[in-house]
Amino acid sequence: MNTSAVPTLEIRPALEIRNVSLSFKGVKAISDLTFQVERQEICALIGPNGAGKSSLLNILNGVYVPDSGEIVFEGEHFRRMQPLEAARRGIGRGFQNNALFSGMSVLDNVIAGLSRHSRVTLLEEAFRFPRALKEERQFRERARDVLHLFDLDKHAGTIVGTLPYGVQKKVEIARAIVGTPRLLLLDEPLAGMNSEEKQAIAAVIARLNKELKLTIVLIEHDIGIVLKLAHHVVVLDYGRKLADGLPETIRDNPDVIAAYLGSDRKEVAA
Ligand SMILES: Nc1ncnc2c1ncn2[C@@H]1O[C@H](COP(=O)(O)OP(=O)(O)OP(=O)(O)O)[C@@H](O)[C@H]1O
Repeated sequence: MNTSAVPTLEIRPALEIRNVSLSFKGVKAISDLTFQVERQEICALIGPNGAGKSSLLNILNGVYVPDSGEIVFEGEHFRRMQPLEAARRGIGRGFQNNALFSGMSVLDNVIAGLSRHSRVTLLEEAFRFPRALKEERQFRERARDVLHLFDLDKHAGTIVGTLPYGVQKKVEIARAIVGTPRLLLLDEPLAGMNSEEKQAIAAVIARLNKELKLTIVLIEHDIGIVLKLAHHVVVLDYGRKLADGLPETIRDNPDVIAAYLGSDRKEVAA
C-alpha cells in the first residue's frame, strides 16, 4: 500500500508561544518562553507573584507587544496585534479584578462584550438606522442566550454592583464569551472567593470547556483547584518556564515544589 497517498489530518495546537520575551525598562517579565496549548484543553498558568503570568495574557490579547518571539493562534503567526483584532480573531479575555460597569444591568454588561464585534458605524447608531436596530436586537438575543447558559436569566435587569461577588464573576465570564471566542483567557477567575463560590466558578469553566469546546488559558493560585480543573499546567518563575506538563507530573516535580508549591504540597497530594 502506498501510504503517501493517504491524506493526513493536520492537527495543529490552538496556541503556540514561541521564544517570547518581554521586558519593562530593562526588567525582564518574560524570558524566552515557549509552550503550546492544545485545542479544547484547559491550560493553567501558575507561579509566584511577579512570575510573568499576567504579562503573558496581555501579550496574548494584544495589550503588550513582546520584544521578541511570536504567537501562533490557530496556525496564524503574529507578534503585534491590537486587542480589537484579538477579539475578532476569537480570543476572549476575563480580568483579574472585575472590570464590569457596576452601575449597569447584567444584560447591558454582557451586551458590552459584543461592542468589539459591531459592524455598524457611529452615524448609523446615532440615527438609529435599520442596520443598527437589527444589530442591537441580535446582540440582545445573543446576550440573553449566554445569560441562560450561566443560569443568570433572573438577574438580567439587576444592577451588577448590587450582586454578590461570585455572581459578578459569572457575569464577567459571560461577557468574555458572548462574542463566541475559541480561546478564553482568564486572569485569576477565582480570586477573592469563598470555597463555595470557587467550586461554582470552577464548574462553569469546566462546562464552557466541555460544552462549548473552548480552549482556556487561566491563571490561578489555588493549586488544589488547578490540579482538578486543568488538563495541562505551565509553571513560570521569574519569567521563565520552570515546568510544563500534566497536572500530576507538575505536582510531583521537585523544582516546582521547591519554587512554588512549598508547604501546600501535602494538601495537593491528599
Ligand atoms: N506595566 C508594567 N510596567 C512595569 N513593570 C511591569 C508591568 N507589568 C508587569 N511588570 C513587571 O513584570 C513582572 C511580571 O509581572 P506580572 O504581573 O506579569 O506577574 P504575575 O505572575 O502575573 O504576578 P501576580 O501573580 O502577582 O499577578 C514583574 O516584575 C512586574 O513588576
